[in-house]
Amino acid sequence: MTGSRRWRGTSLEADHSLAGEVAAALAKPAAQQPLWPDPVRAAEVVGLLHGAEPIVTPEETARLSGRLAAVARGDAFLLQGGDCAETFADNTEPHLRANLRVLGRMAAVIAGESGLPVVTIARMAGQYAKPRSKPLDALGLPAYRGDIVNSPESTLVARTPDPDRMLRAHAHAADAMAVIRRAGTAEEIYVGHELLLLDYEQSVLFVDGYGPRRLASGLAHFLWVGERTRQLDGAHIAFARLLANPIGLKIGPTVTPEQAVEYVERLDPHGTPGQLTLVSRMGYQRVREVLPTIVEKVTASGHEVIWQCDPVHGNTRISGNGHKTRHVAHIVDELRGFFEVHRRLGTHPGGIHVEVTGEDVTECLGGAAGITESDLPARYRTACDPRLNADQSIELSFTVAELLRGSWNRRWGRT
Ligand SMILES: O=C[C@H](O)[C@H](O)COP(=O)(O)O
Ligand SMILES: C=C(OP(=O)(O)O)C(=O)O
Ligand SMILES: [Mn+2]
Repeated sequence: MTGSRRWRGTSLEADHSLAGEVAAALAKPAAQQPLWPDPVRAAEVVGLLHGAEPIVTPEETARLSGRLAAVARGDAFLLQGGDCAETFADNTEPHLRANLRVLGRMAAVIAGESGLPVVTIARMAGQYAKPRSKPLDALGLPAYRGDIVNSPESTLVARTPDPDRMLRAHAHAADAMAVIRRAGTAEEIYVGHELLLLDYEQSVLFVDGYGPRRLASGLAHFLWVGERTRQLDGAHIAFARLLANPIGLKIGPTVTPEQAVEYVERLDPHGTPGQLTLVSRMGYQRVREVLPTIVEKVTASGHEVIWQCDPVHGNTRISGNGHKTRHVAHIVDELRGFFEVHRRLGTHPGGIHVEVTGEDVTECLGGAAGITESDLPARYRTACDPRLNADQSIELSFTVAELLRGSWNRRWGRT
């Protein structure tokens, strides 16, 4: 890694007005943040992280921005995927390589079968923070919020937020990135994670030298704001607006077309094709009803966003035997709905965002192997949401390729 705090030449600390903008963004209300029991230690850790090594280089991030502009224009497809929650225990070379391998195979299927180049972003090297629907679990303990905050075991000690975990997360992210670089994939894989834990995300920032004066995060190439932290006047949106990195925004079925346009104007202030990826996660029952007007209004705004489908987060349910799961049939149905909407409106169905692993887990129902509820306990290993296993992921990529081939051929007048 060539990077250091000095390798950009311009540190955030040297630019007082941008540092002021960061402070103003972070002063806004922030959802889903842990209450550190020792705020003094938390502040010390944030200070230590300010001197931490970057995980990615700005050159790589700028290259990704170029690739995403091609996606926004309809000339490429964005594949994003990986664990729901990376864990410190699973930050091993075999696990990372298995996930990289499945993403590589998915990309090869989609590119080979559709004829469109594929840009791949792994949920990797930093996907350690989780938003939760409830602050307490069924036992009344603080919810597990990802390894960067606390530990999943069902004890009060394990669930108490520990700021030192941010230092461990940074070290693990650096190790994971080293594995990715060593894996030396022919197509360089980019990394992204949810921009959630603001104490962590504010730490490794530089003044970007590649475009309008903004900040570059050194923690990932791509960052997205989640469904639970996208309050229009909240800290996450205000902070994401300052970044030069390409940004994703998850949008669920409660978002209105007017709000969608407002998000686009805030998060793509300079009108850069591909700067913003709108990640539609409507659920298979709502996508055909809710998405069309959003796409129409955003398209009319003139911003060239990437339309990406997350067909998993709107389709989560609890199985009869108590496992958080998803059915492949629902995932495929949401994808079909997403492609139908874009085909009807003449817009580019630009990508998918999925939770997958290269391992042979039994977390999602269905697929060619016909996983049933009674199969789930056999290899249910996720730390948070259920992931498609390797076979289910490859099967899904054939479906995506078939849908994409239909859209792509139509676009170019092929049969
Ligand atoms: O990926 C994230 C989950 O969907 C999110 O953490 C919510 O999960 P929960 O409903 O189990 O809290
Ligand atoms: C929490 C996630 O998604 P969403 O914000 O769409 O619920 C996620 O991607 O893991
Ligand atoms: Mn998830």
